[in-house]
Amino acid sequence: MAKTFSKEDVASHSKGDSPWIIIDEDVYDVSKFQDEHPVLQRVAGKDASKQFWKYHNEGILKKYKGQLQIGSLDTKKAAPAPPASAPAPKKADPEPKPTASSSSVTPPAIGAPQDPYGDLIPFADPSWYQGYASPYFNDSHAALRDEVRQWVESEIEPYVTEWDEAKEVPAHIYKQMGERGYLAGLLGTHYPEKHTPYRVKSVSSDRWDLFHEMLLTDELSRAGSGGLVWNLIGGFGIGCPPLVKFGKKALVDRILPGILAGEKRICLAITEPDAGSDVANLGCEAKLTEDGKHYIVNGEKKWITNGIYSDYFTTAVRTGKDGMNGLSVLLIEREAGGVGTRRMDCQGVWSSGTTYVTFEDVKVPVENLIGKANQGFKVIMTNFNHERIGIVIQCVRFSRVCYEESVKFAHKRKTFGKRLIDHPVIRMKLAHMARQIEATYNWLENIIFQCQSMEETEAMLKLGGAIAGLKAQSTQCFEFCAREASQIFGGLSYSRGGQGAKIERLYRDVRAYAIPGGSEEIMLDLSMRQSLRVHGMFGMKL
Ligand code: HEM
Repeated sequence: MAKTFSKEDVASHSKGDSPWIIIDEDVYDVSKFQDEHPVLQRVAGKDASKQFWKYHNEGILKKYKGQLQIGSLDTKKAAPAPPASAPAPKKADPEPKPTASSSSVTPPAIGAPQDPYGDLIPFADPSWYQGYASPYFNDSHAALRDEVRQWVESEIEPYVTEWDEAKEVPAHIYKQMGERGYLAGLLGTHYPEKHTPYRVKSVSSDRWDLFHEMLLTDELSRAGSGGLVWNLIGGFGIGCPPLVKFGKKALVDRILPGILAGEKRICLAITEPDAGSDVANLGCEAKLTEDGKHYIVNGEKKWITNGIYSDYFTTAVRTGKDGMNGLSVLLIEREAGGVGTRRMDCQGVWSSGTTYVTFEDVKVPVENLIGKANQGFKVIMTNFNHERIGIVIQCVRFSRVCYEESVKFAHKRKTFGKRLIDHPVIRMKLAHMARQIEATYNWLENIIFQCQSMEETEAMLKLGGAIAGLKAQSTQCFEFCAREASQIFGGLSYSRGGQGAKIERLYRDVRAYAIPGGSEEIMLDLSMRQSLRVHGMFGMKL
């Protein structure tokens, strides 16, 4: 049983080597912390809840509770049980319950609302989290949401600022992505059971769909760090699908199990110092040897996410003439030799490992060709929809994080005698954030549903334009929300760390979303050109 103390017990620790304080009726021994936090001496022996919540957010308690809490006040009551009639908003359950497979249980009717979940701040979560009906989400999505949120809130979010500053995410977190079955679920295809023994605990693989994939990325993004999300899924999410969809069976069978287990890492190497969104102009060359058994690769790739950690590089190379019909995609293995990687210093996504890659006479077996020779453009294009949708999911959640942090902060910070939330100008900022978030998210849900209802080549053709437009919409929404949140947080989002840490970091991450995967300008133009072309084929009348 947890220890209990009276207020007098705590008061007796107001001086000396072992100061105690009270926060929300829990008792903390802060002696190990007082050297780096001398202000604690002022409140030693007292209830410091009010001061604590003025200067910190929940993340700090989550991070330090385990080390510093020694018990609770004897007056603290156990949390009341929820009323039987109305289900209380749920926080993540420690142990998510597996949902049965579709073969053994009839899922609830389509559109039936799920129990309310999370903090219930309006627009801070998708509406189906807050008790509103949805045609897309069922009990298996609710179970996954719980499972991922629990993991992110306990093992990731409290440490994200530390990791971002160190420009590194601990390797065991990536390994867990494999062991929890998440990497396998992020491929934009059916769940690849054959190549991995790992399964997602709360959803059977026969029920896995694109909405599970979406919500996995969404919940990871709640940690509020593009660097974290790109570290965990940035290379894999765009580098692995081409291997799975277009790689030769022997190659896939050999390397996919290690990748899905989180033991080996893969990235996508397309962009070069001189060619980005205009992929048809890529110059990294691959020459076939005279015996036709190998390609010799020479060239450079720039801004490659996860490159420094990667064992495999899904690489766009020039095997033929200029333009899009001379491109191929090769799976280059680091252990072949001749692959150089160095970390690049960038404005944002610090912990993602943005890399400059050099290939010098790298010998690659022809068996590592992904797709057909000189038809790599199709492989690259097919990949773009999945990549862009991933970017959109992250941008919408990052926008929500900016909004949610702002709503919470606006309820505690006072200026001119009023809380920020009581100033109309602040409510106006929040309203503009919310309307953009909801518009973007609802378009996203519709696109996910369309993707799920179509075969991939059809989706590439029919949805390419809309997805490009949505990508631009989402990055502009994110940029707007990061800016407005920064204005609301003021100086706290100008300095790094502390209460404004997420906002300061996300503000720096914006360009990492607005530029790669097709810049906003190219996306908007493509959205019209592609949609008009496709609808012309459908018989559009002008
Ligand atoms: C368990 C108790 C506490 C812990 C673990 C703790 C931890 C921290 C940490 C890690 C920071 C660095 C900034 C951040 O990451 O948020 C910080 C900042 C700060 N803390 Fe605490 N703290 C505690 C209690 C208190 C109390 C009781 C007070 C006030 C009497 C206080 C006042 C402050 C102030 C003024 C800052 C600087 C805020 C800023 O830069 O805006 N802390 N604290």
